[in-house]
Amino acid sequence: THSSRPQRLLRAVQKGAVRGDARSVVANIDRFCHHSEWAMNIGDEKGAILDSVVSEVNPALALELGTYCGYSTVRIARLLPPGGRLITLEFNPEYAAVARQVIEWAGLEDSVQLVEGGSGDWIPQLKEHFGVQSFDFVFLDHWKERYLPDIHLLEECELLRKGTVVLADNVVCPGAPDYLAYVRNSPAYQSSYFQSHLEYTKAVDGLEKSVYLGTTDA
Ligand SMILES: O=C(NCCO)c1cc(-c2ccc(F)cc2)cc(O)c1O
Ligand SMILES: [Mg+2]
Repeated sequence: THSSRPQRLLRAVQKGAVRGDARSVVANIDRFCHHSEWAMNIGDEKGAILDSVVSEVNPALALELGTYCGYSTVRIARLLPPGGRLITLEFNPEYAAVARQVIEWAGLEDSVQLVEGGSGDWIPQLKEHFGVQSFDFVFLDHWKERYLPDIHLLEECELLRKGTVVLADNVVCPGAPDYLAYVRNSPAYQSSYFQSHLEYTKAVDGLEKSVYLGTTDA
């Protein structure tokens, strides 16, 4: 009964990171992924771009689709303003179990709500379940083929407002071509691309930042 990679990543955090210190949790995951085992966290290079966008938006309410082990969850939550909240959705129960413990080790459990389940099922329930009106910031990092259906769902559920910033990971590798074509061609978005590299590798990847402009409806 061998451990899984997320479990080994969690053990590296519990062994090397200072409890309550989000920066050291991030640093220890990056060290583990650079020196022990690659894992699909956004990583340090793209993570710095994520940090700069989150700091610029300064979101009171943020949404993350795709928690995995909680690395980007911690990066985002540590930058929230006082009273700021992050809701993060994860479909895989094993990832969710590890992420809860990583978020706790970072001391950020009070500003993060982790929801276990599918984005397609949960997005329509966010308003009534969490008393959410609209998000200031959305980070897409889940199944790449869900980016497009889920951005449409967020629009239909009126969870985006004029100025909401949507940041998407992996628009080159593994890629989300249909999503990219949509946000780059839709008049409802002002989109820009940040070239970077796939976490912990030299392969090209990038983030797409799309500002929602609202609909043209009267
Ligand atoms: O599937 C992904 N996320 C959703 C599941 O949690 C994901 C995959 C990869 C990746 C994998 C395999 C490879 F060869 C290249 C890239 C990278 C990422 O940043 C990701 O977010
Ligand atoms: Mg990713």
